[in-house]
Amino acid sequence: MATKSVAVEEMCKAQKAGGPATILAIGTAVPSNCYYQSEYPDFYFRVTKSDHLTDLKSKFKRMCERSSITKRYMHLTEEILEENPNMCTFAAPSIDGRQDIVVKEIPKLAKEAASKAIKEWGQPKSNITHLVFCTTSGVDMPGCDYQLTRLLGLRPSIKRLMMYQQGCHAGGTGLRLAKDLAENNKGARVLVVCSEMTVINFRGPSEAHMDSLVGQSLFGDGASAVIVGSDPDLSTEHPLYQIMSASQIIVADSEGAIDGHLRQEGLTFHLRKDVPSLVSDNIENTLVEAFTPILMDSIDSIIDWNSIFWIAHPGGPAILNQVQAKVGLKEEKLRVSRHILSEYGNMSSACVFFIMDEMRKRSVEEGKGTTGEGLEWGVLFGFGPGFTVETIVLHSVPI
Ligand SMILES: CC(=O)CC(=O)SCCNC(=O)CCNC(=O)[C@H](O)C(C)(C)COP(=O)(O)OP(=O)(O)OC[C@H]1O[C@@H](n2cnc3c(N)ncnc32)[C@H](O)[C@@H]1OP(=O)(O)O
Repeated sequence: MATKSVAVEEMCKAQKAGGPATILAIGTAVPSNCYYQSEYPDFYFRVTKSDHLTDLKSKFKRMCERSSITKRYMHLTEEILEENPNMCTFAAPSIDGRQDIVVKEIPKLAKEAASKAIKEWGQPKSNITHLVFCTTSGVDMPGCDYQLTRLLGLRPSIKRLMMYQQGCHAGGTGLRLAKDLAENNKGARVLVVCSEMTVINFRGPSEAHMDSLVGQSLFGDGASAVIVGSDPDLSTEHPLYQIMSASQIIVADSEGAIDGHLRQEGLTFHLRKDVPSLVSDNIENTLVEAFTPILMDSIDSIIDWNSIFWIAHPGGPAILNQVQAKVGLKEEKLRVSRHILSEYGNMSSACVFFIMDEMRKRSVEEGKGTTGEGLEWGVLFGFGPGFTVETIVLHSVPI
């Protein structure tokens, strides 16, 4: 009996990887159709036939000006919106038209990002063992995970997980799952993909729903992908970041802070005004909780949050400003998050991998010693519906 249980323990141990889950490649993609934020209020009020709402238009103009966004990419064009006039009202039945687009286009955009990640990784795609797919843009059966497997020609025995409707924190959730999959399955290579489109929540303005209008000023389309695995083969694979810990919490007294509901009129978006303060009030506790288990005694040395690199979901400028002020961050700490917000808008779950990609590229270009702007430790921080926070502690690698 004793011999048997030792054998079982050994078998379990042999199935696990030895080292931490590691990000081995990153890819990103956006649709070709680009909207400049300075021109967007005119486009938006014209296409939604709302030019007569002059006060609302000037409010929207101000929001766009203060959004710190330069441009956004969207699959939606004026022609598509003319063909689907119900998408342009605030709440007319339009889910079928939206679903017809996203069911096809979300996996296609995901394929573009994933193909870039696979190319950078440089290994046969048949070596991908697991797929985690995140989107808040529509639902379908079989899901986007199935469609992407077919589009990329991944092996039919790939182990898939589809995460619908997780909102902006799903990039962090995907990494958290990838860490568990990679560390508990020796040799696993996990493809994590986030793909989002405003097709599902684009709608006309309403004076009674300013939170919806805030969403219309911020959201953009984008897809991003990473490949995660433990114990990289250093002769062929190139580590970018190690994933050292991952946690998720529901913030106290935050019910209804960020909600979305899939209805006949598409995905509605609800945002409490206090979201920026909810994020900033909770960030320090979340950071201490995430770093304490891995750094233990040396946590005091890191308590200056300027000594780590930051990959923060850029929900909106008000959020980044309040986080920066609350934690006492120097201006440069959130510069990459701000850059991605400026260049692409809020692409929901896809944002954090765009930021990670930009950070490792800049670190090389600027001659830094590590992929984390020359620093050793960093945090990836995502928040979304609930109000839910994902915190991932990252360890950079030398360049
Ligand atoms: C989807 C997910 O899962 C995760 C996400 O990322 S959710 C998105 C999170 N993003 C945010 O919370 C956005 C935070 N807000 C901002 O960054 C800025 O408000 C902004 C850039 C959008 C606009 O800048 P601004 O014009 O200076 O903001 P502000 O003056 O506060 O708001 C403009 C108007 O909208 C109103 N408003 C703003 N947020 C509102 C809300 N959530 N609900 C209702 N009204 C709101 C304000 O009251 C104001 O109206 P008045 O002019 O009548 O006072």
